[in-house]
Amino acid sequence: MGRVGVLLLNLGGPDKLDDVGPFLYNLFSDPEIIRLPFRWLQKPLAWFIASRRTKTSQENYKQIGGGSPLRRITEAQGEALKEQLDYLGQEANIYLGMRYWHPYTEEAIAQLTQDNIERLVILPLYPQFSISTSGSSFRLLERLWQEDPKLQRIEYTVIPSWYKQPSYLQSMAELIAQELDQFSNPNEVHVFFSAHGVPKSYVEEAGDPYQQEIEDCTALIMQTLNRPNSYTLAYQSRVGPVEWLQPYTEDALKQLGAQGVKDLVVVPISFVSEHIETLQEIDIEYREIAEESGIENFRRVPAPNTHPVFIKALADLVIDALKKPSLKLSQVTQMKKKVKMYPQENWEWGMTTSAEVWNGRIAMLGFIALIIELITGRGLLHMIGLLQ
Ligand SMILES: C=CC1=C(C)c2cc3[nH]c(cc4nc(cc5[nH]c(cc1n2)c(C)c5CCC(=O)O)C(CCC(=O)O)=C4C)c(C)c3C=C
Ligand SMILES: [Fe+2]
Ligand SMILES: [Fe+2]
Repeated sequence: MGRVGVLLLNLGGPDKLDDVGPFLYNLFSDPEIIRLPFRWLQKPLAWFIASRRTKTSQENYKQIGGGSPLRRITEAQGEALKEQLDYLGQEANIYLGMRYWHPYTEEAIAQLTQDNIERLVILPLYPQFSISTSGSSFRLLERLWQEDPKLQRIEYTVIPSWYKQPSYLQSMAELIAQELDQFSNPNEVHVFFSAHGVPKSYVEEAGDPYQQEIEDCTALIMQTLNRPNSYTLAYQSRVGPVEWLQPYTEDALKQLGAQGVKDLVVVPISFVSEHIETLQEIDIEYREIAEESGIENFRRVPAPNTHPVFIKALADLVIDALKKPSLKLSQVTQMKKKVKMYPQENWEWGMTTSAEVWNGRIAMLGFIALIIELITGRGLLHMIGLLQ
């Protein structure tokens, strides 16, 4: 076997407050995050949304120490994975490829080409597949592969999602059990899975398997936990005016409070490292909502981070992938149906008359909205709740 590399994919996060604006711009420039019917509006809209969101977002990052811990934790996961692979007799170089911040996926690809990697396992650090996360990184990689003949010589394989991996389920069950056992009546505690949300249209129109994978994953973790606790699944972190997967975490917390639930353990389920949505959103915002709703004892299960059983899961995934027939990017990036995802409506693709008409209408509306916002400081995006 030639030189082996493992490319770990993640979203990336701002290392310091000054990075927040450019990080948000990168994120909103991605058509997998905000999908518009015409490309030319993507960058101006990304700039506009990012510049209006930066302040609020910076306030949130301030509450967790002024930046995201995602890079540091992902690097630690990479080091632990390398050690575990060595222990299992598989030498490998580990590369981190972030989608919207340093170290960018492009930097990782440049490095692994320079290191003459001959076999590569592409492993997203998202247990469940979504077109907005792993899907977006796969699309970027597909483009890089098409552009660079050197990459085409690398024998690679992709792991699209891996939430069924037994050691991953075991690590989640152990982390939940540890938290439950802090309560005086562990079996009476309500287990609350909070998954990252995505717009409903991703699932219903674009065929994103995310919701199904989250539901299966939750059920499998509960089976592995093998305790009698009741549980709920809800979706957090909604951004923008369109409907996202429901129930929303805040609504479900209020409902449980109203039903008299006093003891609650929150399990972040779409993330394998601590970051703003666990440390700020769950630990601060959702805790406050839960306590106001009458939930007295609120605890949160840590993300797997470098939990040894979780690192074993990653190593086993790599070793299995090297043994199996390879899976190519083109086999995992296809959506079932091409739809415009933002805002939700049916869309006909191509240079059709309806496209021409809507391009004109929306461009006109966009300019009017921009001018109103520039003059008054408040505009359409505030009214519809996209900006605060
Ligand atoms: C606007 C749409 C967004 C979708 C869809 C979305 C999906 C999604 N995101 C993650 C994981 C992460 N998101 C992170 C940051 C982040 N995500 C969005 C928006 C969408 N995410 C924004 C605006 C931000 C920036 C933070 C903020 O201003 O709220 C991060 C990085 C966090 C960090 O510590 O820096 C992660 C990780 C998943 C898993 C997901 C869908 C399944
Ligand atoms: Fe968020
Ligand atoms: Fe996100």
